Amino acid sequence: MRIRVINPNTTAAMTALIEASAKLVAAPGTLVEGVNPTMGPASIESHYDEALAVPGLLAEIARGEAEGVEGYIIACFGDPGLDAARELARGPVIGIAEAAMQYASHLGRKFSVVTTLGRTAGRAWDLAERYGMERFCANVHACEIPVLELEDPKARKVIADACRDAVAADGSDAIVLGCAGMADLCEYLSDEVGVPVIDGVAAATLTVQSLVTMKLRKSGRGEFAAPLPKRYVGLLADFGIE
Ligand SMILES: O=C(O)C[C@H]1NC(=O)NC1=O
Repeated sequence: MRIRVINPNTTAAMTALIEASAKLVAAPGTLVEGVNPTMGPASIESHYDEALAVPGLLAEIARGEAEGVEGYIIACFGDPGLDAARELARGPVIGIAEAAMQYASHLGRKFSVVTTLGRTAGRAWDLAERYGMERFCANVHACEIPVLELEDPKARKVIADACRDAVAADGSDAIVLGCAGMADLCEYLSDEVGVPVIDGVAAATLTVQSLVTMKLRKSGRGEFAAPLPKRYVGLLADFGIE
């Protein structure tokens, strides 16, 4: 099968680490391709960034559809553009926050989210509510490291401390990593923190792989039917749906 992991920001180094995380759990017969848009923000840390990332994300979904891709992961913790992507794609589209929270809910009474900037915590709560995970989500904590500074070697200790503090404060049984850019730290953090640490990239990859294995596609009727044909003008002219 052929699945695509889309990093909705435009930082190729982050796309590479995301793809590596997805490939770690993919089955031998699963081709995993990591991609990012050629237009949009270098990182997504606000509603503004998220809004400007969605057109490029959707362009990658459209390209995947033309190339026969069977399922998609939206590798950004805000799950940006998830509903629009589900209208466009024939196969399943899974967000990393959605998958990570669901996986964490299987492992204990409650989990804590550790994300980047505090300003994104509200979005994480919105998603927990949308996915029916509020009763499992003990709290959302920020390590106050900007997304593009996660690659700093000093970041991993700050994040590990934030994870330990979250478990101690919340009494939580698991940690959900609140950024795709933390994917390569998951094993280290699991060892450091002593509770299960879930990387949403891996969780979403396995969810898409399972759905495609079961030959389950998104529903083609109702809310997630294909977008209605119409003309788009200006920068979005290429988005015209015939
Ligand atoms: O919301 C965040 O801070 C994390 C989110 N931003 C990003 O560029 N990739 C992400 O996973």
